[in-house]
Amino acid sequence: MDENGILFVLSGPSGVGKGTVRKELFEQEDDLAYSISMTTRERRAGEQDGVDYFYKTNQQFEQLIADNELLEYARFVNNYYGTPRRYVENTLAAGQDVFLEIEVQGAMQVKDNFPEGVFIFLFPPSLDELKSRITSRGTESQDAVLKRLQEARSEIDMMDAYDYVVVNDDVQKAVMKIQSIIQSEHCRRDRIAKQYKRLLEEVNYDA
Ligand SMILES: Nc1nc2c(ncn2[C@@H]2O[C@H](COP(=O)(O)OP(=O)(O)O)[C@@H](O)[C@H]2O)c(=O)[nH]1
Ligand SMILES: Nc1ncnc2c1ncn2[C@@H]1O[C@H](COP(=O)(O)OP(=O)(O)O)[C@@H](O)[C@H]1O
Repeated sequence: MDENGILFVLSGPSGVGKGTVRKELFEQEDDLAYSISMTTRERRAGEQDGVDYFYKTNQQFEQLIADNELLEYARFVNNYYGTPRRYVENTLAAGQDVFLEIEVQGAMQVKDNFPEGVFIFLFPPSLDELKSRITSRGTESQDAVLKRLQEARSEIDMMDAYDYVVVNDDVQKAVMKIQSIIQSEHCRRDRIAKQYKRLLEEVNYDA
C-alpha cells in the first residue's frame, strides 16, 4: 500500500541476539528484504560471503567509502562495517521494506538520512545474561569478547534515540514483537496519507 518501502533498523549490544532474532524473523516474513552488510571483519566458521556479509579488505572498503557506495559505515572493535547504499535505495523505491541489523553509530547516520525509518533496539534481559550469551557463542577471542562488552555500555546509552525497545528474553516472543511493530508501522496514518487522499479525490459525490 505504501509507495516506498519502510526502512527498519535493528541495533543492540553484541551478543543480545540480533542475528538469531533476525534469522528467525526472516524465516517467517517473505515481504522483507535484508540488506547484507560489507565488513572487513574475518569470516567466522559457518559464515558465507554474500549471505552473512560481503567480506572486504581494508583497501576495498575504503574505496567503497570514497565512491559514496555506503549509506552509512562505522568502525566497531577494529573493523569496518557498512550498508550498501544502492541496494537499500533501490529496494525501498521498488516498494519493498528493508531491514538493517547494524550498530548504533551507523544507525544514527541512517537516522540523519532517513528520519522516517523505524529504529528498534534489542535489549538483553540482564547484563549477566548478555555476558553469558556472548561468551557461550564461542566465536570470539577473549579479547574480542571483552571489547564487545565494553561497547555494550555505550550502545545501551544510545537507546533513547530508538523508537522501540524489544527485550530478547525469548527468541519467538522477540520476533513476534518485531512483527507487531512492522504491522503497526504499515497502518500509520501519516505513511498512508497520500493513498487515502487519492482515494478521496476519486470519490464522485455527484454520481
Ligand atoms: N554500522 C554498521 N554496523 C553493522 C553493519 N553490519 C553489522 N553491523 C554491526 O556490527 C556489530 C558487530 O557485528 P559482528 O562482528 O557480526 O558481531 P556480533 O554482533 O557480535 O555478532 C554488530 O552490532 C552488527 O549489528 C553495518 O552495515 N553497519
Ligand atoms: N532469547 C535468547 N535466549 C537465549 N539465548 C539466546 C537468545 N537469543 C540469542 N541467544 C544466543 O545468544 C548468542 C548471541 O546471539 P547472536 O544472535 O549471535 O547475537 P548478536 O547478533 O546480537 O551478537 C548465541 O549463542 C544465541 O544462540
